[in-house]
Amino acid sequence: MLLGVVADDFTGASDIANTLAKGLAGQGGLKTAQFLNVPSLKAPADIEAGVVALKSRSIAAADAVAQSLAALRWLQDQGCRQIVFKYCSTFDSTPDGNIGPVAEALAAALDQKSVVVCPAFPGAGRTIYQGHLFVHDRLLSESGLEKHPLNPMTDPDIRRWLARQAKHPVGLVAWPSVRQGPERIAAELQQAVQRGQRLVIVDAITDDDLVAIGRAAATALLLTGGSGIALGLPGNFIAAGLAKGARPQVAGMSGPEAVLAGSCSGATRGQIEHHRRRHPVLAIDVDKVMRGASGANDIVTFVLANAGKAPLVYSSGAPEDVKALQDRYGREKVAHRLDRLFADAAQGLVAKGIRRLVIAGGETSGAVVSALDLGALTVGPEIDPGVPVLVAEGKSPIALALKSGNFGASDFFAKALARLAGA
Ligand SMILES: Nc1ncnc2c1ncn2[C@@H]1O[C@H](COP(=O)(O)OP(=O)(O)OP(=O)(O)O)[C@@H](O)[C@H]1O
Ligand SMILES: O=C(O)[C@@H](O)C(=O)CO
Repeated sequence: MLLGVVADDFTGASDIANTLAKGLAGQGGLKTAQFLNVPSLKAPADIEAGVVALKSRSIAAADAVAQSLAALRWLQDQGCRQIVFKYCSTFDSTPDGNIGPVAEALAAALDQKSVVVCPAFPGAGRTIYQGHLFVHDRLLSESGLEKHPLNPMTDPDIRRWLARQAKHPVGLVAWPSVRQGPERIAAELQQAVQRGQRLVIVDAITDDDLVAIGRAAATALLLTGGSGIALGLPGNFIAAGLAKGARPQVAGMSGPEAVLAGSCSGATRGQIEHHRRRHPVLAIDVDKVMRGASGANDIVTFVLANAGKAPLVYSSGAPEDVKALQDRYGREKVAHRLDRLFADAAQGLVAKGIRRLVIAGGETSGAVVSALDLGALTVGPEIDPGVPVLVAEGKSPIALALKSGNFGASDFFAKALARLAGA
């Protein structure tokens, strides 16, 4: 394996796996697999990039550091020459969150003195200018993300936000330098070392900026960012003759299907409304679930009764409903209970023969996929930006799409089910 990624959630992992597998147009990418938590076995020999998906985004910094270092050790054991720490393109974390501690711990383990921090993903509307993160034409803190159920992002100044999490001073390579190209970026990263700045925000507003950053950091042992930071990396390995420039290919999977949505993002709620017009949907009554009056069996029964019609089950609610439930039962308790619900439902569904599963939301995907114990997932073609087809081989093969909350077009769910079937 050439390149290893430590990803802080499961949808984010498949997002960057997609970028690596796809590569740049006309160039090809790396043969990529996604692993669920730190594997106990060796990776298949033909894999060029491996993404270890952790569920560490919302956990305490010390736990996230320990899990990320374990993932690093496994990736190093597989021969990786370069490591990427993947977090959310909207920098989802709290002021005492773990992006800073994990990035600094990985930097220390790899003896890296200045490390790129670049959550930009222009293809999904996330850009960074003068250290400030935008979602399309809005500052992060006015984009809806300020109401996220677990990590409300109330400050768009990533330098300031990260400084609250990090031990060392945080630097900035601003866009006027980035646009001058890889040499200038590399020179400024070097200057940051003199200033003792370990983590350095690097502005990016276009894919070309990201490719330039990738070139500047071609020999860096560690980069950090959203999936965009990986855009230029396959090309470095292909240009060096180390990788062939593979194209993502997997066979589709026929069989019964289900969509499970736990994300409360505006995009996911819009996709649910779109799906509702043509397909059966079940809204989970979260209050009933919290009181123990509804459970996974209700979901399994609904899906099986609607097999073949693209049934969708969702807990997703509007911010005011989410807040009311969190005030009543506690944020952690609701999240934990819903994770358990989706995990139990997924186990029940797969036991009953479901073979195509689309899941919306990183925490939700983490809960489901961990419960299914799937091993390595082969990364196939892209469904919508940031969401690839994933296939788990094994006794009961299954095809998956793990959709980040904010990703996908309005018709995503039906389209994803069709793509999982090979359409
Ligand atoms: N009706 C609800 N009330 C309160 N919390 C909810 C409700 N529905 C879902 N949640 C919680 O909201 C969180 C959604 O997080 P999740 O990571 O799945 O989605 P997301 O943050 O939109 O996606 P991503 O991480 O991919 O951007 C979960 O912890 C889930 O348990
Ligand atoms: O970077 C993103 O926006 C996504 O891959 C993600 O991590 C959302 O959970």
